[in-house]
Amino acid sequence: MVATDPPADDPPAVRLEGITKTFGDVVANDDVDFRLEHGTIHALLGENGSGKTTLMSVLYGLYDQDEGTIYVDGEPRTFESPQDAMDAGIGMIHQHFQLVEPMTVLQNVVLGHEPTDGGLVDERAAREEIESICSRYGFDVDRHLETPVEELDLGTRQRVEIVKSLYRGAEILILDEPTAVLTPQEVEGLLDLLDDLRAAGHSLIFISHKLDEVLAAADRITVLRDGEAIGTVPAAETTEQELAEMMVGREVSFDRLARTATPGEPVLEAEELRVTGNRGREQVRGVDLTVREHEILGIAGVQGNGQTELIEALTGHRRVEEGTVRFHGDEITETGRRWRLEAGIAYIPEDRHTEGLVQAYDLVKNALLGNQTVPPYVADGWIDWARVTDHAEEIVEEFDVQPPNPAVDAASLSGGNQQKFIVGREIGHEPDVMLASHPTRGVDVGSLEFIHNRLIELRDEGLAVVVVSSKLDELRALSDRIAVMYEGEFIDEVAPEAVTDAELGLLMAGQRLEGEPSEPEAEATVDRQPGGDGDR
Ligand SMILES: Nc1ncnc2c1ncn2[C@@H]1O[C@H](COP(=O)(O)OP(=O)(O)OP(=O)(O)O)[C@@H](O)[C@H]1O
Repeated sequence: MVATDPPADDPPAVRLEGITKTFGDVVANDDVDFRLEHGTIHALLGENGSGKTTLMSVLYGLYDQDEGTIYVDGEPRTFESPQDAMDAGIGMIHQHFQLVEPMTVLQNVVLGHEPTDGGLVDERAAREEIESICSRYGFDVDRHLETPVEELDLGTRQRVEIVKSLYRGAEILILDEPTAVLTPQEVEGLLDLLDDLRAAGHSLIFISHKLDEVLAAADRITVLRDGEAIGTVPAAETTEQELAEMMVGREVSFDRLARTATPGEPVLEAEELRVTGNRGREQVRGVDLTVREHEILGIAGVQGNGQTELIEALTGHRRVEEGTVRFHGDEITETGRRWRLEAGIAYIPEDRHTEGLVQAYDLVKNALLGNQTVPPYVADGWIDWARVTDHAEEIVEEFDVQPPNPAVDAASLSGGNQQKFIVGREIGHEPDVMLASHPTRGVDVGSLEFIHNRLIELRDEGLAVVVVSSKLDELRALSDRIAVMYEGEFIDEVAPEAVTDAELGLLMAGQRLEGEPSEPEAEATVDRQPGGDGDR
């Protein structure tokens, strides 16, 4: 369904006029005009650091604009806090969910807005209101009302966030890269949900780097470049190519490097690996894995099926309960993360906020992370800051990190630029194995292409690479073979060109493909056990 153009005299749900926002010398938003029409989905596109999150943060009252006016339903508004924006009917779903993990879904949804009856929280009224929101839009969140949020998968947490905004009366919803953390099946569910919300009259803005999704879901698309609004186009009248060119301001090629994989000796092996998750349940249930020189092993799976714990066990970030890990043939099961990093096992972590970067450190200090004991950055117990600074500068330049200034704090980088910095630093360790969890999460198409090409180049140079991703197109573009993980086990291994997305989706849901033997013989497969604990 595509929304029709509104009558000219109908004020839009939101109008931003001449918004400018600077951080020191950086002009994050430069005189931006933007209109969100009622009952439409509007996508915001742009390269990393182009100003999308800043613009939405201004609209949501998180930042005060230097110049410009916000109009909601034609009325000029001043938002000094998110509470003011919420009072005007605006809700924002952030990339990093803002839920209190040990509290239940019900408690989270009503937090700060608890209905009361004679001074006491009226749980029944709260429950009824949430159930009515859920039934109106087909949410399943009401099935989990008593469940602590920490037990939910990311897709469900996201729906809880949306219900929370609707409970607070949001008519306008801003979603910051809502599909970045979702599996393909969950993405479809979310896009359907956005459709339903639009049909019910809500107006939605979503930020995304995925051009196909933007074209499928949005009515209109506004492109930002270097803080300026470059243009707004109807989704029905544009193409991925045109959008990419608007974003970067030049022609874009979607070519990929040719495949040249000829796998060599095994570099990293795991045998009968068993690993326990955060909540004490077994998350990896007897995995055998081999990754060789000159190859990229992709790991597909719905989030929460043990991929995170598997990678953490291989990098030494999580203890192995049973089984062995070997590196170049030698057992390393009991070694710690520092030993492994120095030995040549590099890691691009899933969560750049907690594991990848120290937000309050500048990029020079962040470039040292993992190199604290490694020559040439450290000699005779002293850190050679000049070398570390050079290293930070090299990362920033090679990976096009914006702003290109190693003296800035990690916290002042946009999400995608933080990711590029981590990838650059980890590749800089010159490892033998690269274990990459969601390596392009949050990065724009140009940088995604660059990171993919770098990983393929590393593979061609002889590295063994493991990539965990929820994006099937990423796994297809990179992997020489794809192992599918389900409930803690590798249930199958496939060649990327031999399966369709639908077949991969079925495997990820634990269903075997027709015509397959019941016990797969792939080396990445072991005994199956029923049941999973859903632990993350
Ligand atoms: N708190 C801050 N302090 C200093 N600079 C900032 C801050 N927040 C953002 N910036 C800068 O403002 C610019 C725009 O950043 P913003 O996060 O809005 O980009 P984005 O388009 O959302 O990027 P991404 O796609 O990577 O998330 C960037 O140059 C960024 O480094």
